[in-house]
Formats: sequence, structure tokens, C-alpha cells
Amino acid sequence: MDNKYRIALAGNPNTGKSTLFNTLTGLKQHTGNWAGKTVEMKEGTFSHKGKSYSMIDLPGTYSLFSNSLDEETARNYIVFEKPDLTIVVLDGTALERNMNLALQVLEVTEKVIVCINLIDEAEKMGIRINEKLMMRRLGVPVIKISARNKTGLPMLLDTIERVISGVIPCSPIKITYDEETERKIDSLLPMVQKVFGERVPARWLSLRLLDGDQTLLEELKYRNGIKEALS
Ligand SMILES: Nc1nc2c(ncn2[C@@H]2O[C@H](COP(=O)(O)OP(=O)(O)OP(=O)(O)O)[C@@H](O)[C@H]2O)c(=O)[nH]1
Ligand SMILES: [Mg+2]
Repeated sequence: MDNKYRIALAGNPNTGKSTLFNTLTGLKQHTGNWAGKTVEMKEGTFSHKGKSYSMIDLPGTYSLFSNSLDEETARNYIVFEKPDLTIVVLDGTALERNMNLALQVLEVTEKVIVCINLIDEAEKMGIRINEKLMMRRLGVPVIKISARNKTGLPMLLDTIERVISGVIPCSPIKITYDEETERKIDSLLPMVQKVFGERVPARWLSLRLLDGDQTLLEELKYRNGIKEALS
């Protein structure tokens, strides 16, 4: 499994993550636990154009804060396990609600594909999605699919390969907050960078600290503890 590229599937509950996961990985799946947490996640493998991928079906969440064990699990996987690519699966019939999580994922990691699922339903409802405009605004590829009908999957697979190999560069949108928050981020940033270096995205971590995310602090202590014990 070590020479496989790792892909995480994130998304709100009920957006079709597992449908996509099952379609891509078929029977090549097993259940695993990561980082000592009790939330089970499925891992599966697939190949495309001679390259092997390992995919993790993260629990469905509305955010990457610490509101629930599911959110912590999804966040910890993306932030600390650092997959080669994160695919955010959105419900094409409820894009506005789903964008919240997409923007949060773009704050914590660079290599992201935004995958708009249930496009069959969206089209039936007369919803038209300008994915090229979304792509320009978000700074990462946006692909429309129907996981259930298996449409858009060849394009998704090619895009996975191109993003991971760097042929398609990702430059996720940087969200600018109000002046006061930005000032506080600026004052925290050097300290955060000094303590964590490249290990954790510094701007994002500064924001979470400003928000007083206690369970993230615990997680950082736990992870640092493990590192110190191993060194
Ligand atoms: N019409 C349509 N339905 C879909 C599509 N993809 C998934 N679904 C349906 O949406 C429902 C939810 O799909 P899941 O794959 O279980 O969603 P999930 O994101 O894994 O949900 P959680 O694990 O609860 O977060 C199921 O009834 C699927 O059959 C699609 O492309 N089109
Ligand atoms: Mg699921």
C-alpha cells in the first residue's frame, strides 16, 4: 500500500461519497481505524492508467471544526495523515449549503478536486452549474459527475492522475476575513510557523486557535507526544 497514492473522500452526509467509493474500488475494500479514534472508515484500492490509488471514505461532515467525532476524524485525516489528494463530493442540488465544507477543505490542503455529484438530479431540477467559473474562483478542478449513473467518472479519474502528478496545478482560493481577524492571524502566524513548521497549515491553524478549538489543541499535543516518544 505504500507505493499507492492516497486519496481522501470528504463531503456532507448523503452526497454520494460511498456510492463513488464503491464504484471506483469495487470489492477491493477493507475497514480500518486511524489515529486511535473509534470512527471506522473504509479504505479501498483501484488502478487507473497503470497507477495505483488507495481511497479513504471519510465520514460525512458539514464542517472540519470539532463539533463531533466524525468532524474530528475527517479533519485529522486530511490535516495530519496528509493524503496526496482530497476529493470533496458536493450535492449538485444543494451547492450553496455544501460549499461551506469545500471552502474549509481548501483552507487545510492544496491538492483538491471539487466533485459535483447528483448532477442527474440537479439537471432534472433545472439547475445549471458553471463548473468552469467555479474552477476559476476556487482555484482547483471542478468535475460534474453522477456516481449512481457512472457519468463523468473517466474525466474524474484523468483529473485525479493529473492533479497528483502536478500536471494540473492547484492554487486554492485564500479566504480573506475581516480586518481584525486578519490582524490577529498576522500576529499569531510567526509563532505557529515556528512551533509547527510545515507540519500543519499555519494560517488555518492560527484561525482555529483564534476560534479556541480545544479538541484540535488536544490532538496537536497527542500527535506531538507521539513524535517525541518515537524520537
Ligand atoms: N440520483 C442520484 N443519486 C445518487 C447519486 N449518487 C448517490 N446517490 C444516492 O444518494 C444516497 C446517498 O448516497 P451515499 O453514497 O450513501 O452517500 P454518502 O455521502 O456516503 O453518505 P454518508 O456516508 O451518510 O455521509 C443514496 O441513496 C445513493 O443511491 C447520483 O449521482 N445520483
Ligand atoms: Mg457513506
